Amino acid sequence: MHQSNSPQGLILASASPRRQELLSQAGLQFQIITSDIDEESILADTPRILAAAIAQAKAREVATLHPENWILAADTLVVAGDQVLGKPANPEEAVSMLKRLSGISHQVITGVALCCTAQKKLRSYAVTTDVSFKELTAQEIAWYTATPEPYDKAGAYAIQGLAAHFIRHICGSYTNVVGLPICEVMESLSLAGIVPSYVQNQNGVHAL
Ligand SMILES: Cc1cn([C@H]2C[C@H](O)[C@@H](COP(=O)(O)OP(=O)(O)OP(=O)(O)O)O2)c(=O)[nH]c1=O
Repeated sequence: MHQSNSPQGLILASASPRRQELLSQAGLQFQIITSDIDEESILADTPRILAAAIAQAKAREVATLHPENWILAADTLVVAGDQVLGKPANPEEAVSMLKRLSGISHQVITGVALCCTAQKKLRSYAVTTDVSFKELTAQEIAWYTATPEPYDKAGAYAIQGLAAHFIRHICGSYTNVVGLPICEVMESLSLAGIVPSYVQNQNGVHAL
């Protein structure tokens, strides 16, 4: 758990260990308070609008209990053609998602929301990365889906893990695929005035 000493500190509204790690690696201090929204109930015309709307719903839920804090939330979707791939519920679904991604290029969209109720501020947006998979053999898919890796990941793969075997090319932000576009998130935090001009404290981390 990453604790901030400031009462107006940053809260990451996410249970994703990847998001927690990315934000820590970016040098930020934050608390983690998870949201529990019904993602399926949110509808939108495009995957980018959907990702941003889900991120917004996650941030707003945590913001209701913590109106003084800045809340950061995100949602990652994998989009192949007109299909949005969520997290596979079982090995069969994981196999079918990987077959769908085999040999093609798809989009990973992460919606991000940053809000503070007390300051009446809410910003949300989506970042897209193109990811190209090589053609996968049945043996490769069987090997990968026998590992625990695909099961809590959108699209049934983790670029930061064993699925690196399969990825020929990416265009766009790598951290966006892992779950949080760090460059854009740092810009948003900076715009909100909550990362003070890249001033570091003696531990080399940003004081929030
Ligand atoms: C495509 C891809 C996704 N993922 C992960 C990031 C997210 O944790 C997950 C997408 O699910 P999300 O619903 O975006 O997030 P989550 O349920 O894990 O966490 P929370 O809603 O509490 O923030 O997939 C990877 O780790 N690597 C990848 O390469």
